[in-house]
Amino acid sequence: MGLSMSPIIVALDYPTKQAALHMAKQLDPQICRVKVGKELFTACGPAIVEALQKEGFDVFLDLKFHDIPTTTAKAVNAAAQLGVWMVNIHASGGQRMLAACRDAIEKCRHKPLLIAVTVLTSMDSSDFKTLGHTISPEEYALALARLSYKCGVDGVVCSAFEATDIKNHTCKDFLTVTPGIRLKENHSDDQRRIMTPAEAAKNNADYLVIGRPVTQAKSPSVVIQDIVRDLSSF
Ligand SMILES: O=c1ccn([C@@H]2O[C@H](COP(=O)(O)O)[C@@H](O)[C@H]2O)c(=O)[nH]1
Repeated sequence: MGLSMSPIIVALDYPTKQAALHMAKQLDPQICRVKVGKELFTACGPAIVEALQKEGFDVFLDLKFHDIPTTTAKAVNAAAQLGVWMVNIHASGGQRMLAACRDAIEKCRHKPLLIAVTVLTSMDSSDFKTLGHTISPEEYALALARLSYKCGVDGVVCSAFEATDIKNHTCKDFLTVTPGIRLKENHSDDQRRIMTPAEAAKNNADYLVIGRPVTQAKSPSVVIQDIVRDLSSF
C-alpha cells in the first residue's frame, strides 16, 4: 500500500524494468503515484508492479481493457489480485461490460479503483470527423462518463477540459483522472486536449497523469516539486 495522498500520477512509459525503476528511484511515493502502461507491462509483466509496490508506490495499472464483458471482468479480477491501486477499462465497451467489471471488483478482497476511459486525450474534433462521429470529443466523453457513472464505476479518464462538466452531470465524488497535462514550456507531443496542472486542478481534475513533462525533464524531482507548489494554491 502506498503512502501518497497526492493527485500526481507519473506515467512510467519505459521499455525495461531497469529504466522504470531508475526513474521511480528519483520520485517520492509520498508525493506521487505511478502508472504502468502497455509498453512496460508487456515487457516486464506483473514483476514490475511488485517492484514498484516494494518501493512504496501506489500503482495505476493502465491497460485500458476493452473486450467482451466476461473477458474484461476476468482481466480486471486478475489486476485486483496484483494489489494495484487503480485499474482501467474502456467505457466504449458498453453498459454490460462496465457492469460486469464493477461486479468483478466487488467480489475481490482487494478492490482497486475502477476507472473507465472516455475519449483519449490524443483525439480532437478532426480525429472524430475521420471516424465519422457527428458529435464532439467533449460531448462523447460526457456521454460515456454518464454511462460509466450509471454502471457504478469509480470514475473516468477524460481530458481536464471535461472534468467540471462530468462532475456536474454525475456527482462531485465521481473521479476524474486526466492525462494530457503539459507545462507551459512543454511540447504537446501527440496529445491534443491539454491543460497545465494548475488549469486542470482549477477545472476539478482529481488526478493528473503526467508522463514526458516529468520523465524527459533534466530533473524530474524538481519538476514534480514545482507542480506540487502550483497545486498547493488550490
Ligand atoms: O486518454 C488518455 C489515456 C491515457 N493516456 C496515457 O497517459 C500518459 C500520458 O503521457 P504523456 O507523456 O504525459 O503524454 C501515457 O502513458 C498515455 O498512455 C493518455 O495520454 N490519454
